[in-house]
Amino acid sequence: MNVIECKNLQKEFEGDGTTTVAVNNVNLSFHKGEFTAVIGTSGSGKSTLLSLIGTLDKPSKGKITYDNEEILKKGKNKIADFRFQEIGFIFQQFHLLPTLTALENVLTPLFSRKVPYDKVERAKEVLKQVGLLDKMNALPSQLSGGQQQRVAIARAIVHKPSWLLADEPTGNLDTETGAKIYDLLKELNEQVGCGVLFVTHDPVLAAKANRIITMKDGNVLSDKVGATI
Ligand SMILES: Nc1ncnc2c1ncn2[C@@H]1O[C@H](COP(=O)(O)OP(=O)(O)OP(=O)(O)O)[C@@H](O)[C@H]1O
Repeated sequence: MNVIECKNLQKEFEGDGTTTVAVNNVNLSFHKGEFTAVIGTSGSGKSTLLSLIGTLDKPSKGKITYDNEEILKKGKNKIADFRFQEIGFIFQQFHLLPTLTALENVLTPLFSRKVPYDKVERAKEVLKQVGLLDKMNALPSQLSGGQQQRVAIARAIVHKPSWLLADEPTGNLDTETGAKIYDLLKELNEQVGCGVLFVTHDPVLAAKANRIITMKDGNVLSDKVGATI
């Protein structure tokens, strides 16, 4: 997938007689291989924007096109297939299954999917990529926070998505471990060519991205070229 376009994108939440406009008339394009940081105060709409782009939620108004195709107009199964083919997610809470080993956790997206490669070999390959092949038989409880996030990253890339959507992936990690996770995402972006959309509260990490989008109250406040271009 080469281009994601958000056109007049709007997401509203109703509750207690009030309406919250989480994403307000956002127009943005993302191009293949970009590494973009999204920053903004708490409640500014960053996670909502990521969920919409990741097809986890539907907009109230406006649309998102993926290479000019409006995927959200399709049925549930088609949307799930699209997500499997194109998108990997990483979250602040690693969301690993506690009773599965690192290797088994990485394999979970491939369960019940037909793929043209050996699943276990592929899972080992990505664990090696994130530097954790020696921990493949460990349970999440036997891993540090940084290592658990590496497993989560391996799981996010095992199905070879063209985009990685990361919602505060360093939020639960100390500064040094967070910087290493950031570097790993940058490395994957450069080596595998995955586009990365990276939500963070950390201005130091955001400043290292190719592009920095700042959100406020659901609006895009600024969209700037980052330091590394
Ligand atoms: N499911 C929901 N129901 C009702 N309101 C919601 C829901 N999800 C988000 N909101 C509201 O939408 C706004 C944007 O929330 P969002 O989580 O996208 O912000 P954020 O920038 O990611 O915040 P944070 O940095 O704290 O994670 C907030 O006012 C939030 O309360």
